[in-house]
Amino acid sequence: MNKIAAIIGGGVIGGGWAARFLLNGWDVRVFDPDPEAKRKINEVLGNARRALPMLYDCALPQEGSLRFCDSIAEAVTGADWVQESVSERLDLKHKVFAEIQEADARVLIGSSTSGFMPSQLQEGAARPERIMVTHPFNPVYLMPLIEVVPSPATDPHAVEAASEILTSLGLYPLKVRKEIDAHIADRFLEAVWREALWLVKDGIATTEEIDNAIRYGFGLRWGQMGLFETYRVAGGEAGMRHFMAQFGPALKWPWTKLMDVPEFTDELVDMIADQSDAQSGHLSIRDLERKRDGNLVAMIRALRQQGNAAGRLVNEHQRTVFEVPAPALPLITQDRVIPVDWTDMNGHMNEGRYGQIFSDAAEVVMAMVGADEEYVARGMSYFTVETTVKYLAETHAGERVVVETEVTEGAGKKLRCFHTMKRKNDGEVMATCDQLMLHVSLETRRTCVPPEDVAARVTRLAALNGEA
Ligand SMILES: NC(=O)C1=CN([C@@H]2O[C@H](COP(=O)(O)OP(=O)(O)OC[C@H]3O[C@@H](n4cnc5c(N)ncnc54)[C@H](O)[C@@H]3O)[C@@H](O)[C@H]2O)C=CC1
Ligand SMILES: C[N+](C)(C)CC(=O)CC(=O)[O-]
Repeated sequence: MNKIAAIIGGGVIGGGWAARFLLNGWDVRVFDPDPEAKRKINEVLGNARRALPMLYDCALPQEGSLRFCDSIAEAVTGADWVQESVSERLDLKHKVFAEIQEADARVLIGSSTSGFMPSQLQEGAARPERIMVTHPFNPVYLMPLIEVVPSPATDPHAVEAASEILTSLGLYPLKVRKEIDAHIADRFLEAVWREALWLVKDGIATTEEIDNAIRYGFGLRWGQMGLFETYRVAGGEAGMRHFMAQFGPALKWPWTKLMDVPEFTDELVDMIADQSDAQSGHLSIRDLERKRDGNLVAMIRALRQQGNAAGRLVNEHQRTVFEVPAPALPLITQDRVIPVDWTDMNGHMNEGRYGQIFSDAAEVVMAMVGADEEYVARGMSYFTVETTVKYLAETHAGERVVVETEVTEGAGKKLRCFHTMKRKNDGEVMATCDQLMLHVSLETRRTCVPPEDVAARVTRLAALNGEA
């Protein structure tokens, strides 16, 4: 039976949460009195269905069911997790917590609040120990960080359970040691936002110039190394101490407006809104979301290749999601969505990526016969010596494809596979690949026969075709 998440408040953030849970196999119940909530959530879900699976090289769990409820009680009763994502008003949040706990006193509640502390949220609650902050980042279906903020009244077991749930969804729960207004990340964001407002107000830079300073500069560094590691490197061979000796005194120079906030006068609001329109007004919010999602997918996939930051997290999550298939026909060795960074100037998947998919399919066959990463570390492997690929239909980003593999020859040093790549939704054959691999010693870099157990599994896979 699927686990159940109740999402209370189905706006920008509630919609993102709903998508994150659904695409990880949870059933989701939503309560939001806004008559537009269903349409909005379905739009967010459309974006998420396209983007999130692109991060992975295997299929995510089967999508859960989505139900819109008529009351908070209907949504939360019997749920495994409640994510409160109503508008940022403390009185409203209190009212919602009271209704949730009246309906189901034992359910765990995470709040998406950007700024309130958990002890503020818990004021007047029947079961304060079940409430904590679980602050996400937009879009929740792609951004991994969740700030988990307990108050002293929150049950530590509840925090542990929350961290387990969030990790199972491919998220990165960062436990905040001590509650504080706006948690960790929004403190930064507010400081940057404040300085940006001054720069626009004082006519130093336009909204576009500020965005360029971020996206061509420090934004790229922060996504992979953060702040302190970046500055350590900037200190040269002497590292962080030298960096602080050199730039510490600069903190006293008037580089920053510090805590002063420019007043949001009509004039400033108009100036920013007009500049933002000039910068991005030719694109709809949905266009901008797709552009953002495509860039995030490509960046996180690049970090996957390096095994760093958000990419390392996806690698770890994928290990918990992927299952080596059983030795039976049809042998599905790939089931995945084509990511945006695999397409070329012709607007379809580049031919090199077919090689990637068939190579990944072969690695699954290798894992099935026991020639996995550990085996390679022990000094043996299979090398591909010949492939013949036929490109039969165009493949596009966002399409889900499966590869069915037949082991057509499996004797001695030889392992020959015939892969057929099909579009998942209609079964159209998009490409085939005839691939010959030979068993090798990684010490001598020459071919050799595999050990008996591996050879027996290869023979068994090859025999499947005769049994079909
Ligand atoms: N938008 C953002 O960038 C982020 C927002 N947050 C936090 O997430 C929460 C929600 O923010 P958004 O989704 O941006 O706001 P939003 O305005 O898009 O959505 C809020 C939703 O709550 C619904 N709502 C109002 N009263 C309700 C009730 N009694 N029961 C159920 N639903 C109710 C509204 O109809 C609306 O759909 C806030 O606490 C905010 O601080 C957190 C991270 C980022
Ligand atoms: C602007 N904001 C305070 C609502 C931002 C957040 O809370 C996190 C985010 O997604 O940037």
